[in-house]
Amino acid sequence: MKPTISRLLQASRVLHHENPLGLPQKGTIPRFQRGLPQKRPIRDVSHVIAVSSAKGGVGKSTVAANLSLAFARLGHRTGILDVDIFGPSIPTLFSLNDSPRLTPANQLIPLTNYGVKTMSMGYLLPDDNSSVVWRGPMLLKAIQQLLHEVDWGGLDILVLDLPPGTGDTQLSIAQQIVLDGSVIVTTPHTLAVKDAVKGIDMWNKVNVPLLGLVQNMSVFTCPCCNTSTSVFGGADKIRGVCEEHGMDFLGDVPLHMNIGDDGARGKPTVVSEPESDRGRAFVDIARQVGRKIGLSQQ
Ligand SMILES: Nc1ncnc2c1ncn2[C@@H]1O[C@H](COP(=O)(O)OP(=O)(O)OP(=O)(O)O)[C@@H](O)[C@H]1O
Repeated sequence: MKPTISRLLQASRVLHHENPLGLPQKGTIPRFQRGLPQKRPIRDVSHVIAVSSAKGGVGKSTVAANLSLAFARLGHRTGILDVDIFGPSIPTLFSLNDSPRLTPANQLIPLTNYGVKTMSMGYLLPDDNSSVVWRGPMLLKAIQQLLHEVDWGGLDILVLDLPPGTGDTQLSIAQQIVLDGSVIVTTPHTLAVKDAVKGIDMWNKVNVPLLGLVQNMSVFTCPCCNTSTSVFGGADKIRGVCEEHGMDFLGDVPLHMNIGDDGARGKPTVVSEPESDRGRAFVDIARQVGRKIGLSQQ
């Protein structure tokens, strides 16, 4: 049945005027918090950041993995939690696929590689090709367990690798844990930037601080002729978004074949080629984020 204009108008009134997220109003319990667990810190973890973007495929997992490895390289006890239940990438990026063991208290024990503790839905699936086909409530239950039923054993920082979008996962994370802030990843392509702005709006709506924006896959430098090309358009757009939203521009990660290859073979750039320009770009972004959230300098 086609929606009538009056139905559409009604729907748009709900979207624009009736506080559809149930955001806090004076003297009320926000709708999105009713019946949900209370917000509480992740046990034994000092700082938590989310790496996000509303757009898929812009490099969130690549940036999240390399940031976590950069934090470890800077001497911090680091973990990464893959909260992308339907498309986990951390097992491949860290070259890990064992089933995690449980503590006597039934907490999942993270798998470690390159000095970073990791946890992912991918470790709990029967094999690499298995998909997760769940409705919302199952998803929310899994996220709650990943957030609160992992024995991290003491971390200075936990990096969350988020799925694309501004939906169930992002909202339930914002409701359930205390986040130091979110790092937004985007390419300079107009479609990605539009979605990045939606992501910024979402974090503002749920009162999570924005730590800054990482521009990924902006410039490709030809290895044969050394010509640099802005593959997805000029970088000015991103700086404009940062200015408009009062956010810091955290850094620029080039489009480079090795970054993709390093990830595919399970040895991300910060481990494979830490002294390359791209390796240093990730470490520099980690330093800035660390400073912003008060991670003690090593
Ligand atoms: N700077 C880069 N240079 C070259 N390839 C890159 C770069 N960043 C990411 N990639 C590649 O782009 C693809 C998408 O990256 P990635 O999986 O990290 O994105 P994502 O945003 O996490 O995706 P999804 O939305 O599906 O979770 C991967 O093949 C990755 O290796």
